[in-house]
Amino acid sequence: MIQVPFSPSRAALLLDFDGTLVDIAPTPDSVRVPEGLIADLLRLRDMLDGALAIITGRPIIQIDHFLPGVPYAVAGEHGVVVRHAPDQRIRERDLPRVPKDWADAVEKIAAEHPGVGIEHKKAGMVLHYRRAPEAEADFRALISVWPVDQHGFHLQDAQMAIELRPLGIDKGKALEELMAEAPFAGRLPVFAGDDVTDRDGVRAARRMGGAGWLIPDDFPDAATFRRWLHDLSEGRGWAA
Ligand SMILES: O=P(O)(O)OC[C@H]1O[C@H](O[C@H]2O[C@H](CO)[C@@H](O)[C@H](O)[C@H]2O)[C@H](O)[C@@H](O)[C@@H]1O
Repeated sequence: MIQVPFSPSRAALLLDFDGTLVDIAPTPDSVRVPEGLIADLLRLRDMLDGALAIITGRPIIQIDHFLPGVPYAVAGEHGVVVRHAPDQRIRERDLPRVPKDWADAVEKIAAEHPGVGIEHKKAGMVLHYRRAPEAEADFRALISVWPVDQHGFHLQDAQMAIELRPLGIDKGKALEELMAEAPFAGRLPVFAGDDVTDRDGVRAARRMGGAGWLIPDDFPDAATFRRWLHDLSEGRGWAA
């Protein structure tokens, strides 16, 4: 069993959402919050004197929907938006917007492939083809001619999706930003996730002297990770 190499009094927990706290589902709306997860997270938040955050690719409003009142802080859209405390305004960066002709062109492809989902974010968008895999080739042909970096973006392969993300924003920077403020400051970050974007979070946590783990490298799957989280919430798996 993986052990957190320090005690809860020194730790801050920063967790990814999709593929980590919830299993991957056919659409972003259809994920199911497993029974007992909210209680485990609330116990952990108490144990860590509040130092529990979610760092996700999703907009913050979706985390509020699935985990209402649970994390103390949330970094959404990979760090484009950050809410440092439950009652605080969301801090938004001034970032480029997706050109309208790009957004229109992906909607046109979506209209031709039932099941495709287009998720528009503050700075970027996700082209979901999980329910229409044949649309992937059309999306790739379209985006291959976009001068994305000139517009301040880059393209990232996600899970059965392609994401247009702003340059210079990642989960590692989001983690550092959260760790700079109470109740996280002065603690050691523990980060876990499952996707390529989570590697930045893992690296940042380790760089700061904390711990970072990935599914499936360190935990075989999300269910195993959540069982470990449950044990942590009951005081098992921490170094003294
Ligand atoms: O950083 P995360 O919390 O892991 O969020 C990453 C992206 O997750 C969502 O998309 C992925 O999960 C969906 C639900 O399981 C799935 O249907 C989709 O195929 C996946 O790509 C979310 O919709 C994105 O906005 C997040 O960036």
